[in-house]
Amino acid sequence: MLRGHGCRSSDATMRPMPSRLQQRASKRFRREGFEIIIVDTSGRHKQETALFEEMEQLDRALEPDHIIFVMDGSIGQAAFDQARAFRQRVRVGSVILTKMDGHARGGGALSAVAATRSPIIFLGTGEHLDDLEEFQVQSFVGRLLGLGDVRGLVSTIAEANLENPDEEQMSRISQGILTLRDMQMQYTNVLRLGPLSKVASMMPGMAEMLPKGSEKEAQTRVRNMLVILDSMNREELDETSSVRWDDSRKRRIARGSGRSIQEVDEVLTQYKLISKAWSRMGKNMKHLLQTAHGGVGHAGGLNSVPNVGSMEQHMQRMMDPRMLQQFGGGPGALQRMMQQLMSGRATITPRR
Ligand SMILES: Nc1nc2c(ncn2[C@@H]2O[C@H](COP(=O)(O)OP(=O)(O)OP(=O)(O)O)[C@@H](O)[C@H]2O)c(=O)[nH]1
Repeated sequence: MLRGHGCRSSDATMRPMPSRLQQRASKRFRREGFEIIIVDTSGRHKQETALFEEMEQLDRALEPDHIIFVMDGSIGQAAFDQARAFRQRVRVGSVILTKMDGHARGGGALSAVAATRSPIIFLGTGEHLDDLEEFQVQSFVGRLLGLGDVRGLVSTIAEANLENPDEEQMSRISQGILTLRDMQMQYTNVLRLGPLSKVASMMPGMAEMLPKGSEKEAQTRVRNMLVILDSMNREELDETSSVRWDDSRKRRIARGSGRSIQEVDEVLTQYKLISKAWSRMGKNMKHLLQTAHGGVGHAGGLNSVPNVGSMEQHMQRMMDPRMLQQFGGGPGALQRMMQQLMSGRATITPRR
């Protein structure tokens, strides 16, 4: 991997131009039989004219087979102008979106796709190499709309051989009805699966629920919640909504878990918030779970995603209107863009 760090065009008289250096290095690597040569430039944005010129020089000197535009997913709508500026200067072939483990939902991703007319190939969801995930349209759209990524979640659980919901649980959850036992299972799995923020982003309502602060603090808090849940009896866990949550019950649970009544209350508040988020999803959830079980890939097409009308409204709100012009404008533009995004085709080709 080569990097263009610290080599600005203004230094040209002092040092060799980055494009010359890269050209020489690339020739040598080819001679030595390397099949893949990755040239990683330093980060830049469109206001940095000299760096954009340098990028063009590199492009001309190296004639790369493929150019990947790597974008921070949290920059939001500014993504459109940045992505378009790159596309105007070099032949962007695909997009990698990073920092998708944070609060970014990826409205900016739609902008980048529209502006570069290139597909997203990977999402960065953490700081390590194995945090680069292959882009899956359905999971992405689910997260984008705050529906979570049930497909991703189910397959991650299956792969990790964690606690899986049984038939009864599955059918109940798919109708948006959640008990404390389901929440207990979720938290247990979340802890087993690794970084909380990443797994939580797959669950509707969970990302907002997670304690703020460092990963360690968040893990400790989830562990404390699990201790409280472990002190509950069968009725409380399975028939949560019909239980009377009076003070003596809470006191018993607090004593059993060695935590305070206030913390027991916090668990119940979390439960209310999470179960509300799940019940809001209702039918959408059922459909997504079916899709996850059916193992349908991202070629399901527009019809495979429910409630297209409300999705359109959501998406319209998070989009820069200029993006729609990339898809021919007019009333059908958003639909065309969504169809293309969900069609699983390798490239998004705007209608002219
Ligand atoms: N949480 C999270 N952190 C990330 C992600 N991608 C990169 N980072 C972190 O962001 C910081 C910058 O990442 P780099 O890969 O050096 O970014 P860059 O654009 O190549 O930086 P320059 O080339 O130096 O301009 C590092 O601390 C990475 O660990 C991601 O998807 N999620």
